[in-house]
Amino acid sequence: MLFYIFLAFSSYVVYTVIHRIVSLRRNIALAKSWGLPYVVLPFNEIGVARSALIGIFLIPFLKLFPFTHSWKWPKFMDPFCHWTFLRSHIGSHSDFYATVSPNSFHFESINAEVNTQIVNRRTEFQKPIEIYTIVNIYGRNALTSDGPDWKRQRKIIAPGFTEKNNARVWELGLKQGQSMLGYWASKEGNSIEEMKIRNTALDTATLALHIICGAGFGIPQVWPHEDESILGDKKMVGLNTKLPAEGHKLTFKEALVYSTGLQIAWFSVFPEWFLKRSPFKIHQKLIAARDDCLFYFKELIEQKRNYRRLGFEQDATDLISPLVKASDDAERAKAEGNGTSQDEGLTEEEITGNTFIIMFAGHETTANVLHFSFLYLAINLASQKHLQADIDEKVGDRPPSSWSYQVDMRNLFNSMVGGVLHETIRLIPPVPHIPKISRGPVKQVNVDGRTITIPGNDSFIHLENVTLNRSRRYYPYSPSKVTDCSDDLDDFVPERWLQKNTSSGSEAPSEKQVDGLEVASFEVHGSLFRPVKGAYMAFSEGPRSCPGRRFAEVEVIAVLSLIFKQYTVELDVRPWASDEELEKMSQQQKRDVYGKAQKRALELIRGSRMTFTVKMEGDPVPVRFVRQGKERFGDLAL
Ligand code: HEM
Repeated sequence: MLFYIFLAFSSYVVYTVIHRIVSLRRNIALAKSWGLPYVVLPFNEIGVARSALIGIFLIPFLKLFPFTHSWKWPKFMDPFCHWTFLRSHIGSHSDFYATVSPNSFHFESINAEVNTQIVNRRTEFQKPIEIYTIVNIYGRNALTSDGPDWKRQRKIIAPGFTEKNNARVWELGLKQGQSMLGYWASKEGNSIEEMKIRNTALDTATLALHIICGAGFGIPQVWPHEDESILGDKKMVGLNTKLPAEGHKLTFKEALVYSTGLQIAWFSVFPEWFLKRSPFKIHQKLIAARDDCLFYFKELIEQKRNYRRLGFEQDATDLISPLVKASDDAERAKAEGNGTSQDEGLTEEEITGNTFIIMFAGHETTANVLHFSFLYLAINLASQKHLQADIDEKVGDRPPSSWSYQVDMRNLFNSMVGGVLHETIRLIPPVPHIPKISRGPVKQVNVDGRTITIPGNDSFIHLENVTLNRSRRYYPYSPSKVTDCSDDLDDFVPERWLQKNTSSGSEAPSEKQVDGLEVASFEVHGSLFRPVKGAYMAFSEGPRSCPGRRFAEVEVIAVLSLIFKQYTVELDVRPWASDEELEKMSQQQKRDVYGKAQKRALELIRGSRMTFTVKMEGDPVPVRFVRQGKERFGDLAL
């Protein structure tokens, strides 16, 4: 008996080995015949949990053995390789290449022409919705759907992203920026003149959450130092109060924070029935947060429904009302016998699913841009000075309460403020790569006047933003002033966006945008550098591009303008010199101290990890916001 078990087992092993060798040889032969540069990998996994296993265990394990450091394949196995190596791993590879293994054939693009064709041929290059199931916890939504299902949902969510909504984001951005300053000033040891902040990431996360709650959901939120009475008749128990609704453990904000964090990855590891019965606290809290969040979403949706019934629909500028309207209209049409498949609305589950995805997609992304902008500006004092001069020029002495969306937003967007926004996103794109899947047969795309073949048969495609954004082919550059690199594409140089467009720049937005969204007033007659189509993919392009792009841009411009009109951010150098010691230092000594803080801050930024977005984990970079004119390192900005 044992002999037969052994025979069966060894036959299986031999079959598997031979099968894998044959498959690998076939994939290599295909890559060669299609003229694709390629890298051979022993295996190549897709999916949050499997990628995390490779990224967290296998790659660090291999790094323990110095002889593996010269191996090429572990670099390409790293699911975060573009963030880890930026562009050094590409070496002699072209700006598109394949990774082949016995079980997979993936295609990676860092080429603008390829990107544009892929995002615009939506039916051939689809969204790999199977890897997004983790964000289906409140129901299917636009991000996790494809085909007619996606088209229907996108048609319903798009009308919310209007100029009216952008203007609301502007107003809230200015207000919330001021509240964040007030919160910083209220902390022990701080004053409105000088604020020491250990980790600005926590506060930009709160700020972004408040803006999406306010402009996206119509629920104003208060900061810890503010009194709930300022909410007036907008106070809603649990939704924006400091105590949860009766019978619930968490407030809406607490439940949102918990159920939009990395911990939702548990849902992709274990089935829900297991998490519900799990004895671990983390699982119990996750389920409680999910259930409380769902309760608040439903309450919010009911509120929007009542609002419509009372006839206040015209006043709604939020992103949820259009979802409720579409579903109510479809119900009514069906009841009256006029319903066709075209005016189908959303199911209740799709409404909660889309409500969640708007929150999820629009929260951490924007918060990270603000956080990294603060850090890069603290590291680059000369650029910060330039930014402040531009803000002064655009708004003069007028108080922020008089800044208008129609005029000031456009002027500030087309200045160094827009430069800082774009440069931060260029260096750290919140969505580091955009996955697609090539369904059906192989496909042809054109590159530099020739045709290349992209594998079909459900091959994965990645449009790699981190490396693309550092391409000499698409971005203006000069020799680096901070390293010995012959270009400054790894450095923060927001001024590069102020350069005049070359003839290869993308066209200015027209009235008919391919993403089907209203053109924002600040985009028209823009004067910033515009990369060629397919070269700036931070928000993706084409029909599936980010509907929240203008929302995020308005938010970042409002907050940066408000803060840097009044304050300067400097690195907190206290780990290297006390305030008393600084006062006695020569300019050169101060420069040396600041140099140490800059080096450390850059190391910590580079140490950021890719989770859902690129985010700093571990030690934060402490900074100080000081009133303009009270800088400790003002001389270094010259
Ligand atoms: C800096 C901030 C942001 C960045 C960089 C960003 C980036 C992106 C990208 C790259 C996609 C396409 C993902 C893919 O195809 O795999 C996307 C989709 C999406 N984003 Fe954003 N986003 C940002 C902010 C926002 C905001 C503020 C909202 C909402 C208020 C939002 C809502 C969405 C939604 C609903 C989708 C799914 C669209 C669809 O599949 O049709 N995003 N975003």
